[in-house]
Amino acid sequence: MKNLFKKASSQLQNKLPFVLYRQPKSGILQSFFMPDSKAESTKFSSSGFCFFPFDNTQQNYFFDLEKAVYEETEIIKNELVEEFNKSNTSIEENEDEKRIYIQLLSESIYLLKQGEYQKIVLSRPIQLSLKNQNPFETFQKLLYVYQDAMVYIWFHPNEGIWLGATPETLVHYSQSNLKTMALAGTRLYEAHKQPNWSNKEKEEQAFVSTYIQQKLKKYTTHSNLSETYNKQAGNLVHLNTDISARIQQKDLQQVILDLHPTPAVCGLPTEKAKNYILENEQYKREFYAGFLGEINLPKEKNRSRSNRNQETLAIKHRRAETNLYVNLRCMKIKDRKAQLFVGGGVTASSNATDEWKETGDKSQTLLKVL
Ligand SMILES: C=C(O[C@H]1C=CC=C(C(=O)O)[C@@H]1O)C(=O)O
Repeated sequence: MKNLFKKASSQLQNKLPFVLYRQPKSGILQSFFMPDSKAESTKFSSSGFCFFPFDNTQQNYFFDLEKAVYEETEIIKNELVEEFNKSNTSIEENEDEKRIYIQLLSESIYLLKQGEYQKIVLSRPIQLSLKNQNPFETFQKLLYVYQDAMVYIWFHPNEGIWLGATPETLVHYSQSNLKTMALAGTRLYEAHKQPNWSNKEKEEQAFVSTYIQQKLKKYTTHSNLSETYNKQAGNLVHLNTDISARIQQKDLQQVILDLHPTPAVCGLPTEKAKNYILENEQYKREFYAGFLGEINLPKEKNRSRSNRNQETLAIKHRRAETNLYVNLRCMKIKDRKAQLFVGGGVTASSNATDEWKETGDKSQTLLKVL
């Protein structure tokens, strides 16, 4: 593992693109190292790693497996990081930022009450100066703390370093089986205590479920929904419904582009909420609330334990999988400054101060490791 981080550090120094990532509950660190810094857009017919912005009309990136050096490395947990203080980190509230965000929330709630929108997901950036922190150390801490999340560090010289630990799947696809999720509603996690979800939270999550089912109807006659359950994500808990359906490979690209952005990160009606967000949020989301992950990546079937002894495993071309995640609980690092991105779903029954507080709670996911 140490060699992998050394390699990634020198890739970063040489300003060459790369990504290291670990999928939820996996013990394997996957990596793509690119030989040059060309900015290529995603080819859904190829295999590789994609990185999409919230606003799909903007540049997306694709690390093509054919051109990349791809490696899988076993994670040795006690090599990850020495103990560190995992307690909550408080940052001083910036009164101006708070006032401006609360104003935007209040205006949006007004429009929602008028019935112009059903839901709008608003967000804000949080800027921090970093105390000489090595981004790979931050990444290792994320790996250590968030075993159930998709944890990644991605770099392209055009965009800087992005890091995240997202709990949300956009699409898992393998052999005609598509899995996705409707995740929304947020409370602070309290051990042994069931959150008492309000109607506002139930409604904002139901919007996501209904939207996904409707989108899938174009491609399949039937989709399966799990019970809605509590899904823990670090210090938070969300409402979630797992959704699955049989989808033909030829439709996969269109399904992905139809699902994004779901009302978990955008709102309803989708286009109207998206335009509202782009016009009214006072900053650019860039890749926050976009999606990232593997497209058609060949997977080794029944990889045996004994094969895993070497640090680096060669991949064998067999069945391919697509594993995409919504880019939440993420940050961008540029010039020793970090920008965290946090948001939340707003409906007619929202309260502006509560929504402000929720974004503060969400920022703890990353503040804990900085
Ligand atoms: C938009 C975010 O979270 C989404 C996912 C889960 C719960 C959410 C909520 O309760 O509003 C959001 O829809 C974010 O973390 O920035």
